[in-house]
Amino acid sequence: MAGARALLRAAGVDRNDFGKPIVAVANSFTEFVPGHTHLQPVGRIVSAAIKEAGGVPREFNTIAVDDGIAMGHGGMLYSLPSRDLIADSVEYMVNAHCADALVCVSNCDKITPGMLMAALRLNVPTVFVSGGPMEGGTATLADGTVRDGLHLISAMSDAASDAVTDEDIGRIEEAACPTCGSCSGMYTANSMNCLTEALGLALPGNGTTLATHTARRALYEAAGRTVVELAHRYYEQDDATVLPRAIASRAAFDNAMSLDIAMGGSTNTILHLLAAAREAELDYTLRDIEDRSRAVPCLCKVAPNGRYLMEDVHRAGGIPAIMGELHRAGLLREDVHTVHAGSLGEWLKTWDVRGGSPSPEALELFHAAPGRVRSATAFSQSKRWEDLDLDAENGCVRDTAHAYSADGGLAVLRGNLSEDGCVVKTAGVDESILTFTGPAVVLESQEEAVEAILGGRVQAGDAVVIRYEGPRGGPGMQEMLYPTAYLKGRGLGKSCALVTDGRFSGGTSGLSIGHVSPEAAAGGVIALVEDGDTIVIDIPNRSIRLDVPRAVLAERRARLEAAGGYRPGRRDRVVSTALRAYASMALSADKGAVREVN
Ligand SMILES: CC(C)(O)[C@@H](O)C(=O)O
Ligand SMILES: [Mg+2]
Repeated sequence: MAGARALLRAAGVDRNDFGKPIVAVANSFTEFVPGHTHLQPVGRIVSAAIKEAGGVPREFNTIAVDDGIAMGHGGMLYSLPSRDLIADSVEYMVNAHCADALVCVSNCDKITPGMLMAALRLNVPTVFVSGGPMEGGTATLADGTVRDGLHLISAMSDAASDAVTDEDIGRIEEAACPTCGSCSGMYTANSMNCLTEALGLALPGNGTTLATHTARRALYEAAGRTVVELAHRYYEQDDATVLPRAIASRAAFDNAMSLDIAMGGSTNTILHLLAAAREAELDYTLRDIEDRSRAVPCLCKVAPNGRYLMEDVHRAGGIPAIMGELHRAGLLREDVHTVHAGSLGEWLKTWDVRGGSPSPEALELFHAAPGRVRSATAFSQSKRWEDLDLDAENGCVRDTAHAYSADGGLAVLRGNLSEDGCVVKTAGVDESILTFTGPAVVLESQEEAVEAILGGRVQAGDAVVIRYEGPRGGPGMQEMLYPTAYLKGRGLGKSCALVTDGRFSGGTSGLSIGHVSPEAAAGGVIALVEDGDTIVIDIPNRSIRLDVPRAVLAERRARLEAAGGYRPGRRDRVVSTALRAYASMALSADKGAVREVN
């Protein structure tokens, strides 16, 4: 391999470096995405720490799509397929150059799951470190009213509301996203980064420490040191417990899902966790998630489900504090370990600030506060909270005795309308519509749905059905954030249901039921719904039903198949070759919308 060594020498590798572990640093820096715009120096910091610890860092970049910017137009078709592209590109770089270990510098929606899929596919020692969440915003409105706790969705739904003036919409838009970082609520990016922390593949505090805070530097440095330590343990001491598949075991998946359900995370987490499980060759299905959702209560309501933001979750002790509450209630599996701790006991003893003996490092980390100064750079502020939020009764993170609801924040529904299952974020559903019966208004694309909602075609009590937006049908399973935000903005958020084979943003709340499987393009019953059909939703009993006799559905199916099959009736959409390649292989959402290649 003299040729390979000669080329590595030309790339800056020293003769003394040969024999040290080569660590690939997959950095997702891009100036397009606020969650990633500050990551350029981060890759260098991680690399310097790897070098210092005795490894050979080799940094490369992945793509990153900003769902919020791609939202509401054809760009959104690329979002979910980009996940699988990212997984492939990490695999390509690691395997092509025979890297021994991996650090994943991720942040937004598809990047963390794409990298998670790659880590579980490659199964080399891996540490995840993300870019951290955005701070909340504050706007002074034209009449002098101060609105704080603003976030991306405030701008989106206020823009559709007749009650907010154009001037105030402008002020809210300017203030909603004040810093770099992943959007400040419990949206998909933060949900996935919290989940990766709970899986044990990231360091404590990774999911909640703000992007702007100087405290993140220590996380980046520790990620670099840790991966080298893991590589030594695996390659020199034959310790296979450090590998991603040993850490992200079935028990760890259960714990991560329990954390997610307790926080009412984005419904996308279900899709991504199923995809990650397939990469790990774990038999982890929607049924397992259903089981957790019945056992785990909702302990925390972050935007869009409630008024808190990620900065508040951090002040309350972050992910270890929520896991501590779940553990005290006997809801976590003990047979897990992480990249940083040999057992759940050691992990929580050191990092749970509510658990009795947190380390001084943990106490210091969770005091990291927002700077409240506009900034697009990492380490631009080092504000501290004066005290932590340890109120388990009414604070941001509650104990199980004071849970928002005994049932968790996510649920899986089944019935003739979705035989393979669909998902709903119950944490964001008003109690008054946990059960719902209403007539269907059938729309064959997201665009048509937006027109129908803004044009007044959708009335209170309707069940808005948006179909042919699944993984294959869209293709790419777009997020229906605008339809849900517009329903809210039009005052219909608590009186309408929305049912789709597409998916939602983490910013979506309301009776929004997605991932309907099988999707319309795969011949699911959702393709047979007609305007005015009655749809019956019963979240407490986990069911969703189309109240149309079986014989009528069979007739409709025969008619549809005779007319050419499962295709949208009205649609003018340009679908590129790249997207058609994904569509040709994509499985339904209940299988994680992954590509099946035989
Ligand atoms: C733009 C958002 C809010 O980040 C969305 O993409 C999500 O899924 O949460
Ligand atoms: Mg998204």
